[in-house]
Amino acid sequence: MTSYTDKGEKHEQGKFVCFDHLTFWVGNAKQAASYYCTKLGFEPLAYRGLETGSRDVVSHVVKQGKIIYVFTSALNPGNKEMGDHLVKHGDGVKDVAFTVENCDFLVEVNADGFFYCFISFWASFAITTHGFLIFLQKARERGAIIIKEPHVVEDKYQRNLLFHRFWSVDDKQLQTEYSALRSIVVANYEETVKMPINEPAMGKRKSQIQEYVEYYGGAGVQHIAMNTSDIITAIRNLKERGMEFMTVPDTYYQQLREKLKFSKVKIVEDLSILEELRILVDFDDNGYLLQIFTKPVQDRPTVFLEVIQRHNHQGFGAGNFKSLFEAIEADQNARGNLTILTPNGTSQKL
Ligand SMILES: O=C(O)C(=O)Cc1ccc(O)cc1
Ligand SMILES: [Fe+2]
Repeated sequence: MTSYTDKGEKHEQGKFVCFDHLTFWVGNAKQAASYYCTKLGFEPLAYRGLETGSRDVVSHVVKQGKIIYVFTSALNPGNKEMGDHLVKHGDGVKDVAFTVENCDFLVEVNADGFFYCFISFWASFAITTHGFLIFLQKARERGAIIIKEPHVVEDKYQRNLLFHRFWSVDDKQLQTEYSALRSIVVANYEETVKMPINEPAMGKRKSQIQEYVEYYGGAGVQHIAMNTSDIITAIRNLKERGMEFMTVPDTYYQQLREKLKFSKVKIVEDLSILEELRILVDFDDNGYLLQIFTKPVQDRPTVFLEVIQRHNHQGFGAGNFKSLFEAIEADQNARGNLTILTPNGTSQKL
């Protein structure tokens, strides 16, 4: 892992304040919004639809604290744009909106159409919530799968959004027996908006990142991290409401206890409660983070959610990647997708 201190140039205009909201395009916005209310404790915030004079699209907006999600669906048969999106991607995040200062300036800087073309789901400047990933579009060239380097996407963020590299991890540092991952996290100057850009790296089997790319039909938001100041209460409530999470084996907590004996950091929370709830811990000498990941929140193995609590630690849980990815790979195997990769880039079932 590498952390970076150079925040780049401080720009006088076009400051990014925070995430504002996420917009999901889904088949049935009413039911999708209801899932977030009943299973995650969100509350209805706004609605547009036939009753409000919106003849073509319906949106249900839900809110929890500062987190705002918009679920949008087409109302009429033959809506080609939304229909094609749904056929290709399934339910997913269409738009990530940021709250900014001086929107006009940013639109001018981005006149080359980055927002509208390069990453098609990225469409507005308004915006919200936090950790999610952008995957890289794979391109097939002469039979081989070519994955655009993360730095291509990173460059776009640096040039167009005035973001800088915040953190990174490469595939040599991060692999399970089967798969590997490269991750570059970009952030705004104030580091209030952070976005990991992840890509699959060559491993023995199809990586979970590649599984996402194939089922989503390209690059997109893979997971959304929601920050909390009390993860224990949050996860107790979510589990009670029937939310399903990825779980790591008992050995994870045995190893964690051993590692903590040699660490300067003191975990305030009761480790046995964290263990009971299967909350993951990552730390360095100065602080730690607590995090947990849900199972995919739709039938396609694409978008999932993360709940995270930080205690003076700005990492992304690299110390948990191996255990977490092994848990994800077990589910991937159950889906018949932990396939062996052959040298020419195709994959075959076991
Ligand atoms: O990079 C992040 O934001 C993480 O929280 C770590 C991570 C990366 C990839 C995954 O499939 C699951 C978790
Ligand atoms: Fe994350």
